[in-house]
Amino acid sequence: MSEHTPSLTQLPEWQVLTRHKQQLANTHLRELFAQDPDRAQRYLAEGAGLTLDFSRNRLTDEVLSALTNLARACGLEQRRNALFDGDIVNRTENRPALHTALRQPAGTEVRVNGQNIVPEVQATLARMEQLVSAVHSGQRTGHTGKPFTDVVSIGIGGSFLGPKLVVRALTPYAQAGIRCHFVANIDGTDVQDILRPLNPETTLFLVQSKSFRTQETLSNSLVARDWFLNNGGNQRAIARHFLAVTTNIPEAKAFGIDEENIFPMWDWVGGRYSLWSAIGLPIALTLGMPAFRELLEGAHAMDEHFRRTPSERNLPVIMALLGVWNNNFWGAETQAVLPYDEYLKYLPDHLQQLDMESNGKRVTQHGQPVDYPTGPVLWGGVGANGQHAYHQLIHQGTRLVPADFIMPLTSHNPVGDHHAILFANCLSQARAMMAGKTLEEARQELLDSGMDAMQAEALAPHKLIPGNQPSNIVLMDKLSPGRLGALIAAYEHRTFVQSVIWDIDCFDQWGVELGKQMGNEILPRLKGEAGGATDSATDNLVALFRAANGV
Ligand SMILES: O=P(O)(O)OC[C@H]1O[C@H](O)[C@H](O)[C@@H](O)[C@@H]1O
Repeated sequence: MSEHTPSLTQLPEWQVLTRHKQQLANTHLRELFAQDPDRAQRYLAEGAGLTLDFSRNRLTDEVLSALTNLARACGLEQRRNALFDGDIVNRTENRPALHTALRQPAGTEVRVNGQNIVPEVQATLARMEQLVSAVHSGQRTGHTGKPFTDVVSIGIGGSFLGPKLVVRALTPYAQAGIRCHFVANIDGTDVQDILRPLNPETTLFLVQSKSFRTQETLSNSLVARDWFLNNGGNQRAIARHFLAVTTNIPEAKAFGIDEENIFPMWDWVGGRYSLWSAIGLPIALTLGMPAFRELLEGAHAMDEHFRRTPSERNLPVIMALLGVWNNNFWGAETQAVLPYDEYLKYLPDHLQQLDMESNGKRVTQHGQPVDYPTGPVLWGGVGANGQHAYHQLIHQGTRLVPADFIMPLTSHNPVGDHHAILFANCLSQARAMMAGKTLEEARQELLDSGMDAMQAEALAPHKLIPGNQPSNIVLMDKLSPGRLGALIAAYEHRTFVQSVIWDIDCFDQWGVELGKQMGNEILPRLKGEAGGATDSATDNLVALFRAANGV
């Protein structure tokens, strides 16, 4: 949409949806299931080995088709083509966003400024492969000739969350012998805790920073380098132990990393979409290159599904449209992500950056303020643990909380009835959110348990569960590299589709800059290197910090 087209909320397709919402306002999900016994079969989408069950949404066939009409009116098809074709989709930074090119098969073409970038991507994969096989075979060792046992990845944000998610999620595929650690935070505890038990002779460091300007990463890398030098290392040995992944080769070299140990990143890959690039080295070093390539293949299969499947059956498009439906028409302000798999523990963390940094925007692509809500607050954690913590609020709080359940059908660690119990918990939570419990049911249950009528009357309102909470279930046969690749790519595309509807730039992140700027002004004051005043609240705490630290 440009300045010349009507605002999103003025589109006829939007107004049709507003009317559908009014018509459905008093219809409970229970009724939708009762009236429409086939909905569970109809509201299933399959793509790249994933199955999306979206039947537990406040959805009818009319709503689904109105949502897909809205996507069409917002130019989804053109915008999707522009994304895959390498057009400037990140307008404020004047760049394409070609994470999809990172998982394109060899021999295909994606052009940036007239040049096919696929060969460069493939050449980088080949370099990664050489490194991984040299490390795994023991051909590349530490400076005293011992094989590497530990990899420390130093990076933050997009140079951290994706690799950390994948390394943990694919633990069963890990190659014996390499342990992977992640240092991100500018809190001495993080880096010190990680380094303390390690042997510098057998530790390989990856400095992961697209810009090579990130304060946390550079500071932690200096600590790691000093630790290495102070524990038997020497300047020459740095070349064997420190690698970098970055677009900023001069800065990486200035840090002391040999050019041949620098892996490229490209401006056309956003940080939060970069795990598929050499930023994925922690993954490749831990799991081996075949698993890394399977991850890419899974993501590519999802790219193809997203590109070629009609909206009504398109898994990420449906997820995106349901998010818009819940968010903009029903007032949900949050989105829960609830993986029922211990290995997916870090999925919500990764999706938080992916979604909230992408779609936490308040102006359209053309700089006009939006008059509708954009990205929701995304949060979550593994089930069944969350059931004993925050699910209470979902069941009986006052907010609408749409949830995505994610569930592999089989377990990598079958033991007793655990997996069946886990699955039962996932299904029962989705069902409880959908059906709830009426006052009458609550009262009857209490009476049946032998409670007297007055007590039952008093307690029943506390046991009422309204239900009618929308949820999706994403299923897969098992959590394999390919399925994980497809899952992460599905969320990338879901985020993108929502940005198309909301007409915002999902590939920039200007909002994170102000805090960095202010931090650079406050730091010299904390260290006593600069005077001056900020505001009384900041000044008070600067004084407290200086007193506590003897500055
Ligand atoms: O990879 P880097 O350049 O070090 O950036 C690391 C991260 O920091 C930035 O502040 C952005 O918020 C993130 O999108 C980015 O992933």
